[in-house]
Amino acid sequence: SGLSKEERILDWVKQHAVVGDPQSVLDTIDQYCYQKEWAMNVGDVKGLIVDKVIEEVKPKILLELGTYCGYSAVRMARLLPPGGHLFSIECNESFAAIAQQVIEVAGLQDKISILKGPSQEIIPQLKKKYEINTVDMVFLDHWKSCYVPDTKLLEESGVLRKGSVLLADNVICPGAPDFLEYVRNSQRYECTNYPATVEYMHMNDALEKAVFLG
Ligand SMILES: Oc1cc(-c2ccc(F)cc2)cc2nccnc12
Ligand SMILES: [Mg+2]
Repeated sequence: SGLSKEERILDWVKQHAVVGDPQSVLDTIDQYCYQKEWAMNVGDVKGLIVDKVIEEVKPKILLELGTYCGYSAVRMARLLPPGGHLFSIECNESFAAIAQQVIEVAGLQDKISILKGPSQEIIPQLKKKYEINTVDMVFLDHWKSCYVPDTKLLEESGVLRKGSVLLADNVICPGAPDFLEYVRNSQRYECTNYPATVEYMHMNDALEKAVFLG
């Protein structure tokens, strides 16, 4: 009964963010999650690392696995060049509905498409149904057990090109040891680790960047 945590976050954004101002949406969610309730947004600390990778890679076509409330979608899409687009896959219907509204408050609805469904089903459809040729960058931030199967699926479906960048959240906490082993031991990836902390907490975490070599 009552509102979900994600609905409470959306209400806070509607009451406190400046419409059309992505940074104010990010700051408002971070403020809520520091002061009121923890939530699994990538957050401000790891978010700065995501910002740096985006500014380095300058992706035109971005794929995100795990939309949640749309925080990282807003974070990344606010830095896209004109004509750039973010496709974000979310299997939880209520999260997708919240995220769509958060994205609209930020004014980024023209730059972001939320694809509702399991990533294992959506990824094979990216080329034909969503007319995607290859993606420049993928942000992995969904269930940690899906990182490896989805990476393999991205390879097999021809969605990655030489230089496509995978950026994975939570490789330390909750942890994705099989993903680290997969990309670090593969000749097909060039990996970089970015130590950080879990959003809104003092626990250790890290992002892993894995550049596909083709
Ligand atoms: O960024 C994250 C953090 C956590 C998480 C949960 C509980 C803890 F204690 C610590 C960290 C879970 C996540 N699930 C999916 C996508 N991202 C996540
Ligand atoms: Mg995460």
